[in-house]
Amino acid sequence: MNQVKNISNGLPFLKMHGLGNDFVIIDARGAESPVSQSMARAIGERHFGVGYDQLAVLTDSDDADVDVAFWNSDGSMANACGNASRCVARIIMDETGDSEIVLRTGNGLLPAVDAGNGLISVNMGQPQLTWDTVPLSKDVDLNALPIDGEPGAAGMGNPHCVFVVDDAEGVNLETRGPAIEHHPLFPERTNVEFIEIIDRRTIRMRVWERGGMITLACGSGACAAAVVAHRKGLTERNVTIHLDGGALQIDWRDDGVWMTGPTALVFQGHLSPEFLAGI
Ligand SMILES: N[C@H](CCC[C@H](N)C(=O)O)C(=O)O
Repeated sequence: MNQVKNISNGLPFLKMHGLGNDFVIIDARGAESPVSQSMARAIGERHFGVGYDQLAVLTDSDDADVDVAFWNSDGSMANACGNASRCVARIIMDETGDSEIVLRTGNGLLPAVDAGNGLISVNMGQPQLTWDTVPLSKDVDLNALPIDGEPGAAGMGNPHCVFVVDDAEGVNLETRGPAIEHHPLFPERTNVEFIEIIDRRTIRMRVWERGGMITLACGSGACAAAVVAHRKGLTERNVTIHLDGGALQIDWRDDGVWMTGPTALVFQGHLSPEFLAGI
């Protein structure tokens, strides 16, 4: 699928999702990434482009099976995207026949394992748990931020603000999400998760993602939610998280936060030369 040396003939892509968190995946291995901020935005347009929650761009890596860069549809970049990491791992495993591979991301090297039954496990790394690494703009208690509702914070290569609520279904994501995404306590903005504790091994979660959108699932957000819930003494380290798009298994082990879930290939597409010329 690697035809990005000369995009005058257009550009192939894969459309995939993990629990409805949907992705355009461009394979730029063997070349430089052709993606600019304006191109990411144009492809992300649901009406004038393809539309995605995140764009993942694959390039060659000298210390992993593949290097992956993540773009949000607003043109911002993210160092982590759990659901897309699972989808990329599936692509590489299908190519190589390997059941264990390594992704190079902005959050470092992420081991991935074929967990069987169509599931992929990715070690999303250890959480960032100091104010300056989440990052926050000042030194505060990460288990109870000075924000109404005393949310917790954790980084998973990207920032997360996690609220514990009595009723996740009742949260107005459209209003509460952006208010927290742009809160001054988060100098790089933040993803915003609302979690309802079902029991010590089960969480219901809904999410407003940095980059300005409600998504049906957020892999790094589920990892951060599991970390925050455990640090608040509410859950075990291994939990099932039920998102709008389905369930992820999150296990915070000694070597990192492992996330397990499904992937799906929806279609292969081709960005037309006309579309690319118009960016
Ligand atoms: N919007 C996120 C990136 C994607 C996270 C989510 N889709 C995931 O599966 O982890 C951010 O700007 O940090």
